[in-house]
Amino acid sequence: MRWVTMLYAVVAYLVFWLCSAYLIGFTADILVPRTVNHGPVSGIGQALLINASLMLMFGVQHSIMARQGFKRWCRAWIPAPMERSTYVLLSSLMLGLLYWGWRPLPLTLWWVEGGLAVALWCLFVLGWVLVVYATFLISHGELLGISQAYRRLRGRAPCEIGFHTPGLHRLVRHPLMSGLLLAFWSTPHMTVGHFFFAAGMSLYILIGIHFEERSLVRAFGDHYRAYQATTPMLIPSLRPLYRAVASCFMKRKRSV
Ligand SMILES: C[S@@+](CC[C@H](N)C(=O)[O-])C[C@H]1O[C@@H](n2cnc3c(N)ncnc32)[C@H](O)[C@@H]1O
Repeated sequence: MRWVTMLYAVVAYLVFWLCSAYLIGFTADILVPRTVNHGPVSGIGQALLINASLMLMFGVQHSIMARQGFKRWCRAWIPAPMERSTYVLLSSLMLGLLYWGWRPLPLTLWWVEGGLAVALWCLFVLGWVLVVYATFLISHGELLGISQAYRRLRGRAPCEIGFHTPGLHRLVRHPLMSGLLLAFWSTPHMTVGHFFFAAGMSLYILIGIHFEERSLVRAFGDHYRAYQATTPMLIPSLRPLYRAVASCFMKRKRSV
């Protein structure tokens, strides 16, 4: 059973990376067969309905399976070390379903070229770099179910991740979501379909953060409330940077 759990976790992890890499091609409209702008064609009403349903299905599965109550219920059916991998696997498959069923809406909302296009591509890449980097901040292995299966393989007891604010978590409370938002909106060619995808996913991210923070307040109490009071949710405040530059400037002035 230990090896089955480990194999299951590795398969879920690989499927996650495959679907995440596909998401980059899907939103950039390059390299993959079906993208936000390329796929089966439908009328506008039908396309909006199908796309909204696909995003809703992803959002509902992703949010419900992340709730503590659902996790407790799940443990009656699935061994605890397999639970996170099941979440990762099903979330990735729901994304796969979204790529497969997505209906493009090719009407252009904006199309920029030259320096502005390059700047938008740079922000797109920065967004994805932030996403990948942020998965390693709290715990990459725990987040994707690998650590739970590995501990089971080694016969070690499960462990809980405590509250901590490493790296970018000192600037914003949700760096991974900030990266996703940056990646979804930064495009030199914005179509109605891409706009619908970015808007739907942004709405889902805000709802997801609301539920995630409710769980975090329940788990970490005043520690998390104090963190909420001092650290922005998604967009870093320029005040600490301004203070650092100002104090540097004052020190120099004094030494002169
Ligand atoms: C997919 S991660 C996303 C983290 C965060 N929302 C972000 O955008 O970077 C979600 C998991 O991280 C945990 N988490 C989020 N912030 C945390 C913190 N400061 N300390 C410990 N765990 C945290 C949540 O409880 C949840 O299980």
